[in-house]
Amino acid sequence: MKHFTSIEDVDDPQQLIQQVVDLKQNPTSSSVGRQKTVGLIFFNPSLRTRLSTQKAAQNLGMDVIVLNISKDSWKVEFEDGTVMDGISQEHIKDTVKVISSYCDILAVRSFATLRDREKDYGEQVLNNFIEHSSVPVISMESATLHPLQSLTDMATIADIGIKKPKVVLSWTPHPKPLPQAVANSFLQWLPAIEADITITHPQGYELAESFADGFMQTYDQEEAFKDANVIYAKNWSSYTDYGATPNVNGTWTITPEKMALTNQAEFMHCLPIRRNVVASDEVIDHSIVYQQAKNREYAAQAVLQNLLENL
Ligand SMILES: NCCC[C@H](NC(=O)CCC(=O)O)C(=O)O
Ligand SMILES: NC(=O)OP(=O)(O)O
Repeated sequence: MKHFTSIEDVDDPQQLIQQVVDLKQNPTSSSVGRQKTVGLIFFNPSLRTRLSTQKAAQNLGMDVIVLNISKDSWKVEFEDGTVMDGISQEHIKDTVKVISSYCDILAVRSFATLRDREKDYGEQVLNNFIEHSSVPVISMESATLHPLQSLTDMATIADIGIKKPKVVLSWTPHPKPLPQAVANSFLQWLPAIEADITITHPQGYELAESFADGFMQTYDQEEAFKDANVIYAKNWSSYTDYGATPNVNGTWTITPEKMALTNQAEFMHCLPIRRNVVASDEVIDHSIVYQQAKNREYAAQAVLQNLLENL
């Protein structure tokens, strides 16, 4: 594995998922990271990704540098050939070349802007990191994908121990427009575990065909929930009317009544979660979201370990 920015970077996804499950049972410490430094670069806020990746790096003996680039550093210019006489102070190529010179692995979080679909789906920021970094790059959520979350989610579902579970990705309400990254990435990884997959969302919230094609899709949330073993809740804004939040008929908040339609399904969410908007308190309080969040540590550890062993 050269980078970790999508499932396509992973030679054997099943093996990596199993490695996460094994680390959870037996988090043996390897010191493969001694004398190595990982840089965690955040263009957006984070709680789990920041802390779990930091903890995973420390478990492997690594040193960690964290930079909240939007708050603490110079304003970055992303366009090539620009005359930089405006507010941007440093070009991304200079930023990345310099940061990577201090690190053995670089990790970056850069959300979708939700303004320009072509730019977001072209992964301008992530691709600049890959192009200009002298060391491997990990995505800590890019404009279109969140592979550390998805690897975690696959290991969490595998750990439930149901053979070929029915997994439902359900759109849920949210007070502000959110990226499609978590949902896209979840769908990209699901075929790596044996699962029966259904996507449910209101009209207007269809995901990009490149991620959703081939899966069962329905506008009827209650129908989708029947016989489900896992409900994976997530909000996303419109892909077709990019970044918009078209009006929705009916209520999509996940309640105990809706969970009762399932086959005693586990409720999952990547967090942070807006309580009583995405799902009711009762659903969240009886869910596996904290095990899921804890698994972020093992997923990050498996990824770092693989990259370190290939340095
Ligand atoms: N990292 C996991 C989710 C991150 C992000 N959620 C958020 O921005 C939620 C913010 C809020 O609730 O206002 C997303 O959906 O991609
Ligand atoms: N799930 C997740 O990525 O959480 P943070 O945004 O808090 O890192």
